[in-house]
Amino acid sequence: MSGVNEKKVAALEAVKYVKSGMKVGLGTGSTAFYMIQAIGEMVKNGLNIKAVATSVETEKLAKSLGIEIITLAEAKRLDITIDGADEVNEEFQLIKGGGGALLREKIVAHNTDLNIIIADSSKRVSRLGKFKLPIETIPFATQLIISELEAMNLEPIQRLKGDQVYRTDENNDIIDVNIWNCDEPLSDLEQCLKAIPGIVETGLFLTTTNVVIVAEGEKAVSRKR
Ligand SMILES: O=C[C@H](O)[C@H](O)[C@H](O)COP(=O)(O)O
Repeated sequence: MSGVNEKKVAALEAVKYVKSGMKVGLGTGSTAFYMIQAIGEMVKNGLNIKAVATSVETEKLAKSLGIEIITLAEAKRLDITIDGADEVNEEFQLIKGGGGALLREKIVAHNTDLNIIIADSSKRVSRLGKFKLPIETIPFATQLIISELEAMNLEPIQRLKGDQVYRTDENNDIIDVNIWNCDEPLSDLEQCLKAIPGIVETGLFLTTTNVVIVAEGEKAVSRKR
């Protein structure tokens, strides 16, 4: 539906899950932006939460809106995390990391009781992989990992920012790979990638998601695992 901001529609549905007293994980990206703004409004109206940010960008935005940020170590465990995704399939599996925040996002998701993914309708796919899979690597190993990924026919491309190498919040590199032609199960691919020394994390989120909220025009459609 033209003119409808589906990212905002999904975000506004997701923040209904956030209640006073909760410890909340805040995702990163243009969809998460609307969720953080909405939580900022709720905080102004008396909502009492503590939040953990999945990126420097999210932390800055949340603080500017008066949301209290604590470290993951202080939180220990989060009640709920709301985050975006680059692709989501029918099995609640995701590709994330288009914005480079996959490492902190995966750590936060792993330490959360209820993970909610919010997305506009363009993110819903029957098969993951049209979006290139981001892989975070230690700079010391990046060039050798690229050669290894080339040998696996994954068409690796090191992410750049302008004419500079892109660096994550953890000061690592990102390599984007093409998994569209991979025949093996995604869990095998994930295991295989994580077994390469120097690969810190991949943007495949296969098991952590509990709820997916996809906006279809003005309607937010929720699916629970
Ligand atoms: O690294 C970035 C995150 O994984 C984002 O949640 C993901 O890229 C989706 O971002 P957006 O909502 O901007 O499409």
